[in-house]
Amino acid sequence: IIKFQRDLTDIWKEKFTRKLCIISRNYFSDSSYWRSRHRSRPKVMVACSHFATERNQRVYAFSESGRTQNNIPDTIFALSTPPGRAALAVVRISGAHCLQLLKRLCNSSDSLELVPRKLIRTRIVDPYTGAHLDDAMFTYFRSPKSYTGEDMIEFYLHGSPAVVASVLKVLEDTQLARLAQPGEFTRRAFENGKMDLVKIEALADLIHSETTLQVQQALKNLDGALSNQLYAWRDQLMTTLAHLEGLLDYGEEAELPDDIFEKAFSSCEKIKLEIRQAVEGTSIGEMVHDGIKVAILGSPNAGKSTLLNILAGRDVAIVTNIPGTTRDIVQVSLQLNGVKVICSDTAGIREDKDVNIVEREGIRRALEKASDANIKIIVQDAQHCSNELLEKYPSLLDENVIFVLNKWDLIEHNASEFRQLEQIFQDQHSWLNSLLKRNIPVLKISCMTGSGIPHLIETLQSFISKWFEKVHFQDERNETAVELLITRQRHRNCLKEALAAIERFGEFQKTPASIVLAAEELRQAMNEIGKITGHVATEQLLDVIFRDFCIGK
Ligand SMILES: Nc1nc2c(ncn2[C@@H]2O[C@H](COP(=O)(O)OP(=O)(O)OP(=O)(O)O)[C@@H](O)[C@H]2O)c(=O)[nH]1
Ligand SMILES: [Mg+2]
Repeated sequence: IIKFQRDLTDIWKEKFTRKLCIISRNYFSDSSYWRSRHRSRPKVMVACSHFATERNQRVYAFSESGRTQNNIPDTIFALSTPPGRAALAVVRISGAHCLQLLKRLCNSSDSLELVPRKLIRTRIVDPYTGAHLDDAMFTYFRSPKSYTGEDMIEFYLHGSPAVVASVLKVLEDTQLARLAQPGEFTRRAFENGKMDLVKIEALADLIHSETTLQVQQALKNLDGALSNQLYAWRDQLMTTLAHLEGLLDYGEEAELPDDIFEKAFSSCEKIKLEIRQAVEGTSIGEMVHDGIKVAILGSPNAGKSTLLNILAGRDVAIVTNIPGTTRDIVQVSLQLNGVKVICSDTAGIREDKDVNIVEREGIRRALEKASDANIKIIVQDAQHCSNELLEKYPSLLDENVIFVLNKWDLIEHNASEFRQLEQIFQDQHSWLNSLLKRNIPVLKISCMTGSGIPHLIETLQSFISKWFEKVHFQDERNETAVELLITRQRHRNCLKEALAAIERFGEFQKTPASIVLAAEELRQAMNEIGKITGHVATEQLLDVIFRDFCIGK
């Protein structure tokens, strides 16, 4: 039993080696430290459980009353399947009162055959009226071998809204448990050291995944692919740090072995290269997660919004024959070749004295979208096709452009325009031909008749494949490149900070006097990596991450 200490984590690290640790919450209950900041569990315990799980030790936390300071039940319950009629509905309960609740709901004075992790059949009754609520199954998960790390029960009810409502009401009436907040089960799993933040984010990604690639990515991270790499980096940094700090015992004047700094610097060099490779390449992992960005750009009235509506298969953007109709960016999410694609329609780009302040802002946003896009579809009205736009904004053109001549139906019926355009195509020195020479596809389509649209979609798919040809979540050695596993800007930012700290470490002079400062940089790098996994986590960050979870997860 460990008494409350602000620095418990250090004591834990250094002195505590036993296999089993029991922390009585009573020891913490007088401390204003956790009472002011946490409704249900002491921060120190959280820290302990992290260290404990890292060392395969168990942490048990209990309070005699099973309630928090404010007398709110610490046991939570929720419907974990979507509301509505279904074959089954799963209700989860987690916390100290699980077994008491089970006894009441199953009306079992005689002992239930409670083998953990076994499916058991039972009658569920209202303990107050004796009314029969459902014939159901349940599984008991004994702490700590459960999702949350606490005692848990999962009831598999018949999926009738009436059955579910009555069971939830009875659970609430017992006053032994309360309805869970969104993501609260997972938050308990995190606080009890069952999952780190990377895995929790992967779980959220899996639940929200829309494409097969996203599923593969989420499963990899849920399996610990990114976490393991981060732990490996942190452990290597920790070892180097330990060696350097050991040197401090020699004193500043002492003669040190010659190679001691070389060893520390060269091991950091390796980590530095690995992290740099992971963060400085294309953000392909984030692209799988967030979707590849396709921007539809061009002059006003060219048919950009019409094209977006065709790709989306529904009327998302307003289409009129008035130039300058679209002002805001209109976005739709599509799935092409198993990849999530975010397609954006933008305001027509033009320089005109009639352009008012609203349209000008729309044009600014369109150009911003263009610079941010992975693929650009530049649409022109084939009747008024010219290179004015590309001359004015040469940065629009690069190897990720598909050039589209729309309204081909009108050209086909106009012999002189048709001849004129064909001439431009054939002229070796024309601007259209220069696009072809740069391997930029120039496609003739008609959004009105649909001609050329399948070819445009094929071309778009081949452009997407170009971005994703590197994406293999499994190589021959069953490994996945780290850049594929970085799913969020948050990961990237922390890794960049860690990299900067390791680089600063490398710049220190190799003298004993600078060890203290140099070591501080390594500690900073470890801290940044710890922020990704949640070993160094702020309440705000946790609130943001768990906000996206549904109730019952
Ligand atoms: N004949 C013909 N008309 C088309 C075609 N595509 C679009 N249009 C028409 O062209 C007009 C402009 O279409 P929009 O899709 O609003 O054009 P836009 O590029 O989004 O225009 P802004 O939002 O003003 O920049 C509408 O009247 C469409 O019906 C086509 O392939 N053939
Ligand atoms: Mg438009």
